Amino acid sequence: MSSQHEVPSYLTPSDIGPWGVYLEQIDRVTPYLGTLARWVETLKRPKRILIVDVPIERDDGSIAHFEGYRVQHNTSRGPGKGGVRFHQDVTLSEVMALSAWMTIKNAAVNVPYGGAKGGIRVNPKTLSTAELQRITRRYTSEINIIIGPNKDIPAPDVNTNEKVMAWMMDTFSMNQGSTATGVVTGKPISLGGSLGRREATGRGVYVVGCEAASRRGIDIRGARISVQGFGNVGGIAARLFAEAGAKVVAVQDHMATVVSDSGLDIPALEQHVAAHGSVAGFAGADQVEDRARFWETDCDILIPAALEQQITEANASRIRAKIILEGANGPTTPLADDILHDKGVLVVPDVIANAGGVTVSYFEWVQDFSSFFWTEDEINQRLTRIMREAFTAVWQLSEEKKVSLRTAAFIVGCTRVLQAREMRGLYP
Ligand SMILES: NC(=O)C1=CN([C@@H]2O[C@H](COP(=O)(O)OP(=O)(O)OC[C@H]3O[C@@H](n4cnc5c(N)ncnc54)[C@H](OP(=O)(O)O)[C@@H]3O)[C@@H](O)[C@H]2O)C=CC1
Ligand SMILES: O=C(O)CCC(=O)C(=O)O
Repeated sequence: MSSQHEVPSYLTPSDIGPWGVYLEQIDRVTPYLGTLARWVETLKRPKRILIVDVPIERDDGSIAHFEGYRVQHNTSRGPGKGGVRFHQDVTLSEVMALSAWMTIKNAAVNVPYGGAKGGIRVNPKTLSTAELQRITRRYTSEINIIIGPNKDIPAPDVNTNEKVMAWMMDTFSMNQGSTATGVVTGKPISLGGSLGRREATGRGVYVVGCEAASRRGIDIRGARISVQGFGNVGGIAARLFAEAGAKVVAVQDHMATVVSDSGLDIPALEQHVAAHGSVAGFAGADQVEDRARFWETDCDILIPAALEQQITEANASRIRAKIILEGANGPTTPLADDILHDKGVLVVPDVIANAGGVTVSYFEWVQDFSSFFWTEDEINQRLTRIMREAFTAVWQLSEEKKVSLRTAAFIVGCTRVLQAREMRGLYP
């Protein structure tokens, strides 16, 4: 893929990775953008990239250095918005792609943000709680200059959570001399967090999953579901589908794959993961040794909710699901998309399927500004309405233009961003 696209000088051709996937998706949507296509180059270049050294003192007194990033892909429609990932495989290409998907996602569900994302290349499972706090605070201080409630608002992503957001909020506030709750979302409720934010991404996956299933004539009660990733997104989505009467027949995390033809006991699995850190060894299921067989699970709905580029040309043809709900960002490569399309599999793309998280982050930000907090019912009702409306608009466009749901979602998102770009003009 790298040979088809201009590689920015700050990425090596072999490291184009997820950014290359994003560029391919932009190329596929460009013919549908009409006169706005003349602005499309703006989507192929992040607005701002900050790479920072994050040094910390380890508990044993040694000094360790980690690489951190914050990428603001686009701010045409509002401040940057997007999560922060702590993972040993984080790369600049990945953070660039994740920030760009935020731009499209925020526009597709029409929340008034641009797109941004951040990350540190570290395995947080190797850090003590004190080290995790030090690395979070140092990273926040290093990116302090480009974030802020009206500039760029981080949030949780892989391996970050409410505790990390509380430290980020505190560090930013200490640096500026006054408490600024609106600088991050996904905070603890007692620090200006929103009810329902922790569950919001999984809930959004569930809501659009029900919409997609009804259009494909699948009854959620009794539907067979498989989930890759049992963290914030995959775990909550699995729970909501199970509560609605679906059977979650397979779950995979980075350690193991567990299966049960009659459906896994999700509350029991949650307890097991809380105690042991993985689905491995869960007593109420069989464990499958060959990880690749997860993709062959006999199911109606498959939810990739872990990392990018999991569904590729190597496994797409073996997938038996009728619907794929992209809880993760970028789980499907363009070549795999083509294979799935030819097989008649309905792919609900990340930029719609997992937009519930940023939608409730938007509610949190609004609540922080007004210092007035809504009930969980109000949050969930508004979230459900926004997700259904966004899905329906994308569905209708895909039927009208005879394109995939991904291309339709990108048409909606790119059009909103490029219209804003055009209206603002290029002059300073
Ligand atoms: N949190 C949010 O609000 C949002 C998250 N997303 C996206 O959803 C995805 C998951 O994020 P989130 O749930 O927050 O992250 P978490 O850190 O809460 O959970 C990640 C899960 O993925 C699993 N995992 C990691 N690597 C692999 C692998 N190679 N194979 C199988 N499973 C793996 C982890 O397993 P283990 O614990 O064993 O490592 C864990 O169960 C990401 O793509 C993220 O960008 C999208 C929108 C919003
Ligand atoms: O809640 C947010 O602001 C961003 C969530 C996120 O990182 C994502 O949607 O991928």
